[in-house]
Amino acid sequence: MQYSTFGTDLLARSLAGTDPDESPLTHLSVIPSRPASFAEWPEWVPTALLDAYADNGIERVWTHQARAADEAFRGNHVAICTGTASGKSLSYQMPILSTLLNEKNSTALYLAPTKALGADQIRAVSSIIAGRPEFGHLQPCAYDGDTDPEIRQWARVHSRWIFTNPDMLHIGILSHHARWRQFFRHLRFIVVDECHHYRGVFGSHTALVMRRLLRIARAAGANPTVIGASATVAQPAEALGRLIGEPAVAVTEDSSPRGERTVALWEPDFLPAVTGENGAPVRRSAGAESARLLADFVVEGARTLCFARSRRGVELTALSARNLLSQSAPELESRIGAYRAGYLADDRRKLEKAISDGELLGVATTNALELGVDISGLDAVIVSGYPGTVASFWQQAGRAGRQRESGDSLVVLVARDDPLDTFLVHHPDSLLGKPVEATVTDPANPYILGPHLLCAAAEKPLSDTEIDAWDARPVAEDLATEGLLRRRKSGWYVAAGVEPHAEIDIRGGIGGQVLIVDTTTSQVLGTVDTGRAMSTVHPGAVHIHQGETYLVDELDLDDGLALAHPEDPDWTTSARETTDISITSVIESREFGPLTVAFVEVDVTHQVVGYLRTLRTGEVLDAVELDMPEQTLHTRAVMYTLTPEVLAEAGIDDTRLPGSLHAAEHAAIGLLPLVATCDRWDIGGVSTDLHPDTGLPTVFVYDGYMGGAGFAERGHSAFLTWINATRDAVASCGCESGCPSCVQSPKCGNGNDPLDKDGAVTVLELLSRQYLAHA
Ligand SMILES: Nc1ncnc2c1ncn2[C@@H]1O[C@H](COP(=O)(O)OP(=O)(O)OP(=O)(O)O)[C@@H](O)[C@H]1O
Repeated sequence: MQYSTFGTDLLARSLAGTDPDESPLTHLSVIPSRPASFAEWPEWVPTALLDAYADNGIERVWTHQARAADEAFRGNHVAICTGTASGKSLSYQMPILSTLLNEKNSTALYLAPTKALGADQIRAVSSIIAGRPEFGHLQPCAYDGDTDPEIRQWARVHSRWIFTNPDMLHIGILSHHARWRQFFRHLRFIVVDECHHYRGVFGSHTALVMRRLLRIARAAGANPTVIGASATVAQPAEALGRLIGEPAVAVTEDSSPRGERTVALWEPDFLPAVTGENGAPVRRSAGAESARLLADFVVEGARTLCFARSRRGVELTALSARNLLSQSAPELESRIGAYRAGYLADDRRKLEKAISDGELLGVATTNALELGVDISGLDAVIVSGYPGTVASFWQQAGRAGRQRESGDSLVVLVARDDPLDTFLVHHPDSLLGKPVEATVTDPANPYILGPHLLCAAAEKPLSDTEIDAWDARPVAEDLATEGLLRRRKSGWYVAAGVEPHAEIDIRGGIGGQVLIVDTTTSQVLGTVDTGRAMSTVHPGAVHIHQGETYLVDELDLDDGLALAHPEDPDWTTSARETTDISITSVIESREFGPLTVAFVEVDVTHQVVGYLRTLRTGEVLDAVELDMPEQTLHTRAVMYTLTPEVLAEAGIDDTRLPGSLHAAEHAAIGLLPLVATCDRWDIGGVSTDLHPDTGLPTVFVYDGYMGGAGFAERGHSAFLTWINATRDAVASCGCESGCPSCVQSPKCGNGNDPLDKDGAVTVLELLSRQYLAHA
């Protein structure tokens, strides 16, 4: 370690006694501190608001806050893209609170992708206006899935500032907009917080919900201004513009003060004398290592959040940290907590408060706390396993160092035993020197646009001008042909009996929830969505809730129940799944000599076939078989086949085939957004050296979205552009044998194995050559 920082001092305890040659630290860097730059408060901010801020410790405004607030106040849609904890909330509160104070009927709508963030922002606004009668009429109120029906009714009438999410806006507000007429009529501002989160299918849905919102507000006589906020969005003005369908400006220069941030990359060591599946050596798990760091930091008095990738990881990390503290510092054991979605709303609020108050010193959490929640006073963040995107990593890192006195912080990324994590901790530039990913949405996608057109027509008949402004004429005509939409002289109406809102799941999930119940007390422990139930609460699964361990006895999908009893075995469980793909119909197929490229309908079937029981040391105890029902996604895929002969001629023999096709498939998924404006998380892939439906080596790239989403179709129509770009990306990547920038995938179900980078280049070149030769 070169010199001492807050972060290195904090790490010292965990590194004590480690031989420097065997140090788990693979990289350490320090992002220096920086002073604030201040501006004058805009002249339109009323004194009452200035006083309220002063009482909350905010005497002066940072330059970017004044600029962003001024843009919004003047009615320009604005994207504020400055670092985490740079006071983006104040930038949007200023114009909203000023306007709502002076124009008593005006209203504002705040949208967050998570309920936790919405709750946090209400708390922030409420504390600013608390005890100030001038703001008494505002009554900021949450309106989401956790809100009681009576409060909902009250909020519609009395609240001037509603905090909700795009899901509720779609299903609970726009669908009943007549009840909200007063609110919409006076709507002045819409905040879209953490707008980088709206990407892929969810982003496209939200983009259409935003268009519907603006349309309904304007029909009611309002002309609201949209304020977008995010610390990690690429091209913010364009991204917000795409999301709302109207031009926006951006404020990106960050003038907030910054503490010194130490970033450490950490690779757990191998465990002596322990073997895993197939006798492979086992590294100390990221969870166990993170729990150790969490306990160490808490002993040092550092308030720490530890992000784990799964709900289970969260529970285990908290449990292990408590176990460690029970020996070394028992008085601190109760200061460790766990936080994740799936807890009941009340429990979540209590936990958020306990973290804010410092009652809890160390908290393991899923990414539910990643977005925006302003918990000041956190000193350290442990990121247990790469969260999948650079944007997520920085969001998680940004939870620490929000205290204004020094703001120094430590961020540790603990690698999982996974090639992608391993690569990143050894190639820090791929993580720390890389810009955040662009958010990709495609609201013109007919599969998404169609259902929203129906909703829009149900909300208020659509005019021809509106249909054209949304570029939706062909989709509208298709819907009319199907009898879902009716064209009359006065506009486009939804057909009688069609109720489109409930048909849309804007997060694209499989839908439905399973309740997890403790059969000994009949207490509901939490929920899990149906799509994930089979892999997490299957019979025999160890389920952990708030550090208490349960064993699942029965999973009843029909009734949406998982029945469990308290038990504390020595092992954890992890499901094993298989994925199959079968072609149900060929929509279009083209032959190019030994190459066939097709657009097909497929059934992708996932099945949980068993689970591993793994001791806490990482040692695999046994594999238990399960007979679980299959889950099938009916979707569409672009696929290609090559003959074994042409592959062999190009040097890809049977032994290299699986790794070459697998690597080519991963890279192609990574590059599909180039031609299909989707997101790699919206698509899936399967590669096989012999597929039963084709009898040939085959690669599929499918829409991970029931009914398809149009992405694969675009891959099919722009096949050559897509494949050439993929080939260039892989061939020009400076790594030796494959990395996350080329053939590794952050969401590979087979642990990125096998992968043959050179083989992938050969396959991709072959595709391009054959395509051109026979076109
Ligand atoms: N001008 C200011 N002077 C002093 N403190 C401020 C100022 N503006 C904001 N703060 C404080 O800075 C902290 C972070 O602000 P805020 O939560 O708005 O950041 P953010 O940019 O929204 O962060 P994130 O990206 O994580 O959501 C808050 O506690 C807030 O009270």
